[in-house]
Amino acid sequence: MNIFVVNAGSSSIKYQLFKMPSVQPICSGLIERIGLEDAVITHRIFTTQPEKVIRLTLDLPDHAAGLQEVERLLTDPETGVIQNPDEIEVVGHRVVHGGETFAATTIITPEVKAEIKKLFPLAPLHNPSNYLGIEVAEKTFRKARQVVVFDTAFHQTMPEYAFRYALPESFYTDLGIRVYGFHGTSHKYVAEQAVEYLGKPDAKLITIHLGNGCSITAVKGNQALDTSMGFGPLSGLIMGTRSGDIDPSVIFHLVNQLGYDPEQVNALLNKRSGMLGLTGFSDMRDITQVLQEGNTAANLAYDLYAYRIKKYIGAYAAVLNGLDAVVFTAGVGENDPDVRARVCRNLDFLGIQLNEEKNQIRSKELREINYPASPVKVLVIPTNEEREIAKQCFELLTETA
Ligand SMILES: Nc1ncnc2c1ncn2[C@@H]1O[C@H](COP(=O)(O)OP(=O)(O)O)[C@@H](O)[C@H]1O
Ligand SMILES: CC(=O)OP(=O)(O)O
Ligand SMILES: [Mg+2]
Repeated sequence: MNIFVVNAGSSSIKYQLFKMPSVQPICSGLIERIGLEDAVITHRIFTTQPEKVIRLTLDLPDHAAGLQEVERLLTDPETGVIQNPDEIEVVGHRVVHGGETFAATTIITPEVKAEIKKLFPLAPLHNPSNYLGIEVAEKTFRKARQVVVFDTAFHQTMPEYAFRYALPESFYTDLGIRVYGFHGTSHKYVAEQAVEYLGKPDAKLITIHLGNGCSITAVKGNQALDTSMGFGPLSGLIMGTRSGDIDPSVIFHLVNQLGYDPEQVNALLNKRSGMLGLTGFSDMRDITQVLQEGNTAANLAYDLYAYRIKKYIGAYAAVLNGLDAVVFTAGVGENDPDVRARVCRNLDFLGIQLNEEKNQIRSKELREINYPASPVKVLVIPTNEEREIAKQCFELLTETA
């Protein structure tokens, strides 16, 4: 079975083709800067020795154009890995918000699409692009079954005292206002890897996903106990363009005293805040560069970013009543030693002893970066949301076959 996984973001699409049941990756790719004249596709083929990388810069006005180009790359007589798009039997989609309707991997039907659409206001940066990815894939891979894996699903095991807000009860029962949590596919994937690495099925873990969006989750074995994102993917950690936690009184002040309308507040907190608001850059690589040039705003932003993570580590160590490992993952977590060092500094009372030499080693593999005597392990585990999505799609389809 060929499963093609699509992770459609607002200006990017990540994709990967897997052969099942071995979950062997055939090819993968990333399309960036969709909507601009200099969009970039990086397409990797794993079936050749050595791997082949194709990098193209081209005008891609929208997601449809992007996926059309991917279809061409997949079927190209020279570089293609399939003969025609009908060989894709399943397309697995990442959708960020599944609300309370979806706690599990789901086959896409018109009703499911309508529900995903209803959730647009709760994940305005994500669900609309995810939805577009589904619509385009339905047209591109006509024979395939379309399946969705929700970011919220893994967090559905949280206890009620963790997922409820202290609002009148009807706000939960009638309106569904509660903590949902996000990046669940990634937290689940790295937690499973950590449990296996530690050889401890009920390991107490704090998984820290630091990408463009950032979130942190307390996990015991394979069960999520609490997570930093809430009703939407805006609360908790400081992110590329999102503020993370702020006092809601700031919003009243913006609206009542400064004349902001709701859309302006939304745009401020989702798109103009976080590291972008603090430094002028949302991409951590740019911030690292100006930091090295002595930029003091970047230094302060790094401190805020790490301090917020540290506070959650303290909180989640209490939630778990102990700690076996903290796990760093996603673009920043896997690649930025400075962030990891600032987070782990002065956490020795919790048993976290980072080995700075090991922390500096760059690698694409799971690695342990603590001193051997450290009571708590510090792990860097590359996430692979696409692989986890393929696995879940396969499980669903073989169960229901
Ligand atoms: N070598 C690196 N050093 C520091 N940050 C990096 C590095 N590589 C990627 N990143 C950061 O990772 C972030 C993107 O992470 P990613 O997990 O790909 O996010 P998303 O899936 O949300 O797009 C960006 O802020 C980027 O700067
Ligand atoms: C939910 C979320 O924030 O996703 P991303 O990190 O891909 O923006
Ligand atoms: Mg991501």
